Amino acid sequence: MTSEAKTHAIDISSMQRDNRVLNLADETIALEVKDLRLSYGDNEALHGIDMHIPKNRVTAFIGPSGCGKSTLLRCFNRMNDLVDDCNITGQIMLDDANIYERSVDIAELRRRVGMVFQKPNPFPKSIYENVAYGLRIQGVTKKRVIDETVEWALKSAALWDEVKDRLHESALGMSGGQQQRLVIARTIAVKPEVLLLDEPASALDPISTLKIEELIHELKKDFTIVIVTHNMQQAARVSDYTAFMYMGDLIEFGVTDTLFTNPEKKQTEDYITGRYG
Ligand SMILES: Nc1ncnc2c1ncn2[C@@H]1O[C@H](COP(=O)(O)OP(=O)(O)OP(=O)(O)O)[C@@H](O)[C@H]1O
Repeated sequence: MTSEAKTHAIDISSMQRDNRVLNLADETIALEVKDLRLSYGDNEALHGIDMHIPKNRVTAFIGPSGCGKSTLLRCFNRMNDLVDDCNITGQIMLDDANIYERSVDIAELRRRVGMVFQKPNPFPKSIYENVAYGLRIQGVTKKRVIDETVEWALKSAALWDEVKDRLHESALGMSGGQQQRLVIARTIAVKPEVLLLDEPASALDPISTLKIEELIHELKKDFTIVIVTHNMQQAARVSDYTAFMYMGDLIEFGVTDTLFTNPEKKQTEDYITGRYG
């Protein structure tokens, strides 16, 4: 890395980091991507991705607009199946089973691999019913079980104290930041293994963004998290591992601190030092 690049590289020294040395070889792997190719019609958007997503860590996808970050994220719970004329080959292994096998129950896959989008999308229901929704779909009827899970999920999403006295009010009366934490509570209420976050804070103010980032840090104790972000400072703050993508290829994957301070590839260095994107 050139000295000029070093000057412009993101300064992660002042950011709160866990004091530990990470190494992909020591990790338990939650998801393994094998030669994944995806085309929208004639346009190939992912050109054969191979990648390991470590369990109970935060992995960030970064890269310029249109490089395929969201497309790859949506492959992990087969959201791209909903897109017309989308063709996917390759494999994604979750617990040694390929999620693209025909026999896979998609509803169960989406319970195991939950997703939160850029814009908070609470249902037009009460706060309580938003979080209880997934449990009811699963056939849970015991009020005590639902009450306990709603409380657990809202506490885990750092929202309980703010809403415990108005659980039966409409979720639509909450602020944008609260709505996004509610959506996270709704997603984790069904106890997924993996949480996919597609730019979860980009529609939020700085304080709400900080709360979401702190929440991500807490949630990785229980969940494997994959986050797409345009914000490199955010990737550096919240993630343990970072994947840099460019034009449908995975250019570099590694420990976040290393990737941001000492990238292996010139393209990564150019991107993190602001030369393009
Ligand atoms: N539903 C779709 N139908 C057709 N093409 C699509 C669709 N979604 C994405 N694409 C194309 O696939 C490529 C990758 O897009 P994708 O949204 O995954 O990139 P991205 O890195 O997430 O971009 P951004 O940072 O702007 O959200 C782009 O060329 C995009 O135009």
